[in-house]
Amino acid sequence: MNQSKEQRILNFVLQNAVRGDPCSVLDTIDKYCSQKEWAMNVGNEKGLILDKTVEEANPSVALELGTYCGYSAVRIARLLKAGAHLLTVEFNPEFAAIAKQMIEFAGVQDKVKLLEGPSEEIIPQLKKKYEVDTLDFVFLDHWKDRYTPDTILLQECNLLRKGSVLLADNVIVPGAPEFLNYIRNNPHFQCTNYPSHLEYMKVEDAMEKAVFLG
Ligand SMILES: CNc1ncnc2c1ncn2[C@@H]1O[C@H](/C=C/CNC(=O)c2cc(-c3ccc(F)cc3)cc(O)c2O)[C@H](F)[C@H]1O
Ligand SMILES: [Mg+2]
Repeated sequence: MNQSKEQRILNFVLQNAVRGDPCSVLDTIDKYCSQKEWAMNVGNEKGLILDKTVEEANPSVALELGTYCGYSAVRIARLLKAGAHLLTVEFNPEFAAIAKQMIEFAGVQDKVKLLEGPSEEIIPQLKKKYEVDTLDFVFLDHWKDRYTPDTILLQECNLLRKGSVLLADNVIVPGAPEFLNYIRNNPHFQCTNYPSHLEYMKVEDAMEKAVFLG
């Protein structure tokens, strides 16, 4: 059976990146996906916005929705302080298996817990089953029509505290118009838009930051 694109990306990393070096893994994925096969990693340009947002939030507990191949999980985990951790949620078993190997090769496995399953099932389990009190940072990069329901679910599960930072990818392409409308008209969130470009393309995209005001 021939390989998936995601398997080819992982193989390219295993053969060309430096084990235990997260930056080398990120650069190698970006090289493959800009020169050989496009893939929906947040990429290096929007990745810098993600980096700055994570550094500013300096989270103890971070959540990512939509692991895919693990590119942004490695990107976030490499910036976490000692004792901090990232919970990343992925419901496609093939992608979860790829991401697990990517995270381990990068050497950030001690900071990342990959939770396999749908976000709508996992979010309500975070407090009791995964011993989360509140989330300091949330990266939304899964199905775009799920950004709003999952943001509402995070609030219903009391997982946000005053100052929790949400960062959403792709609010222009593929777009998350309903999420932008929801979050920008919600008095409990302070929003900031970060114009950028679609990963590996000269197409405009943007990220939206939303700080929960409590
Ligand atoms: C709904 N609950 C879920 N729970 C757990 N894992 C989930 C859930 N939903 C999806 N997943 C998991 O999260 C991932 C889904 C990412 C979706 N991302 C995109 O579609 C996306 C698309 C483009 C794009 C732009 C232009 C173009 F021409 C073509 C594509 C660019 C981007 O940066 C994206 O992020 C994964 F695949 C899925 O299993
Ligand atoms: Mg994305």
